[in-house]
Amino acid sequence: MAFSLIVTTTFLIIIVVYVVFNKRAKGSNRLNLPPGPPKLPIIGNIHQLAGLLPHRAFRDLARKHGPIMHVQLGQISAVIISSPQLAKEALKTHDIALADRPKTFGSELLLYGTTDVALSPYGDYWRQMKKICSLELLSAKRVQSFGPIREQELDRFMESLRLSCGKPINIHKAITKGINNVVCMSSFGKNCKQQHALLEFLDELSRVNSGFYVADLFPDVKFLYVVSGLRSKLMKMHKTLDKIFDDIFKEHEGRRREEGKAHEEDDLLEVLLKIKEEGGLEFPITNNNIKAIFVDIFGGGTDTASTTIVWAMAEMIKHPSVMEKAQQEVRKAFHGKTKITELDTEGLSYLQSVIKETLRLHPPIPLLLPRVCREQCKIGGYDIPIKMKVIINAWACSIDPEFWEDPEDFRPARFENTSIDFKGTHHHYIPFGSGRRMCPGISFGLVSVELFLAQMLYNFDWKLADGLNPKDIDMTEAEGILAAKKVHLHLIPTSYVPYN
Ligand code: HEM
Repeated sequence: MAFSLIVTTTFLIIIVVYVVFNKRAKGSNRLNLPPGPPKLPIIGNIHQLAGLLPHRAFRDLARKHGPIMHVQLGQISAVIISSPQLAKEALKTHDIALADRPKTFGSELLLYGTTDVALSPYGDYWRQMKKICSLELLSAKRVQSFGPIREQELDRFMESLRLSCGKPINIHKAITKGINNVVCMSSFGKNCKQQHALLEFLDELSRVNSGFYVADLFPDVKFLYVVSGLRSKLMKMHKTLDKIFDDIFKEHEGRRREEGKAHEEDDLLEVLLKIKEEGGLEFPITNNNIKAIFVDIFGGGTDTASTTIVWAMAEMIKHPSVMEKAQQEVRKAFHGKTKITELDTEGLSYLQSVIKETLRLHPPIPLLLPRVCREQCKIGGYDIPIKMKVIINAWACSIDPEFWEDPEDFRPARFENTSIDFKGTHHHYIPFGSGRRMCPGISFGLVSVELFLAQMLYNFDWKLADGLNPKDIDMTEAEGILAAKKVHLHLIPTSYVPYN
C-alpha cells in the first residue's frame, strides 16, 4: 500500500513537472535563445552539475558550448555568461534590464520577505536601502570610524597567535572568529553573546541558500520543499535567527537606556535605529527590515573577508617567494614601529597585488549573485526574455586566457603597474560584481583583509603543519555560494624578531 502511494506520488510529480516544463519550453520557442548543452526531459541539465562545483561545471560546459549558454535547471531557465565581453554587455549595457534577483522559498523566509539589499527585488525599496547601506553604513567615513575596533581585535588576535607559537593553528577558524568579532562589534557595539550562534547560522545559510537545491529548481512543485525536508529546516533556521536578533535588540535597548547618548561612535544597529526613528523615508523601515540587513552584513562581511585571507595565506605558503617578498615589504614599512595602524598599510603595493591576485583566482562569490531579467534584451545577439535567470561566471572571466597570461598561475606581480581595480569597470576582473547591484562593502571588507594579512606577515614566519609539502596543499573549494577552502589550512607560526 505504502509502496503504491510512493509510486503514484512520484508519477504525479513527474507529470506536473513535465507539463509545466513543456509549457514554458513552448513559450520560448519563438525566441532566439543562446545555444547550450542538450537537455534531458524534466531535469534539463541538472545531471551535468551533479557532484560538481557550479562555477567549474559551467566553465567546462562553456568551453564546449560557448561563452553564452542557455541551460535548464529543472524548471529554472538560465543563461550562463562566461566571457568578459559578454559580462560587460550584461552588467553595463543591460544593467537595468537585468537588475532583479531571483526569489527562493529560503531567501523569502530567512531575509524577511527579501527586504534586505542583496536579494531584494529591483525597485524603489531596494534603491532606498542600498543608499542607506552605501551612504550610512558602509561609507568610507563609517568604515574609518570602526578603526579602533579593528585594531583592538587585531591586538587580541596577534596575542593569541603569540601564545600558540610553534603549535599548529587552524587558520580558517582563527581568522573567521577574528573577522566575525570585528563585524559583530561594528554592528552591535560589544562582543555579543549570540555571536557563536550567528556564525553557525551563517555557515548553514551559505549551504541552503545556494539556489541549486532540488526543491529550488522545481519551485512550482511546492511539496518538494516538504518531502525533501527543506521546508522544516528553513522554518527552524528562521526561528533560530529571529530569536538571536530579538536577544541582540533587547541587549542593545538595555545598553541604550543605561548609556543614553554617551556612546563614542554609533554602531550599525544604532545607525539603523536612528534612521528608523527619524522617519521621513519613502518606505518606513521596521525591525524586520533591520534584521534582514544584518543577514547581509554578516553574510557579506564575515565569510568573504576570512575566505580571502585564508586563500591568500594558502597561496603564499605554496609560493614561498611571494610570501618572502610580501614579508620584506611589510617589515620594511613597519620597521621600528611598535604600534601599527591602518594608515601604515596604505603604501603596501605588493601586498595589495597579493590580495588582488587572490581575489582573481579565488573570488569568494564566483558566480556573483544571480540576476533576473526584467526587460527583454539581447546579449551576444541572443534573446534574453523576462524572468530568465542570468548567471555571470566571474571566476571564468578572471581566468580567461584572452585577458590573462598563464591565467591559472598565482602571480601577484601581474597587477603591478596596472590600473585594474575593484570598481567593476574591467569585466575580466569583477570579484565584487559590477553595475547597480555591485557590492557596497568593498572598503569594509578590504580594510580588514589588508590589516590582518599585514600583521600576520609582519609578526610571524609561517610553515605548514604536519610536515606537509607546500605543493601538496589541497586547494579544493567547498560547496555553497561561497567558494571557501574546503580543507582547513593548519599553519605553525614562529615569532619574527626584527633587527634593531
Ligand atoms: C572580500 C569581501 C567581499 C566580496 C568579495 C564581496 C563580493 C560581493 C559580490 C560578488 C556581490 C554580488 C555583486 C553582483 O551581483 O554584481 C556582493 C553583493 C553585496 N555585498 Fe559584498 N562582498 C564582500 C564584502 C562585503 C561586505 C563587508 C558587506 C557588508 C558589510 C557586503 C555586502 C554586500 C551587499 C549588501 C550586496 C548586495 C548588493 C546589491 O544587490 O545591490 N559585502 N558582494
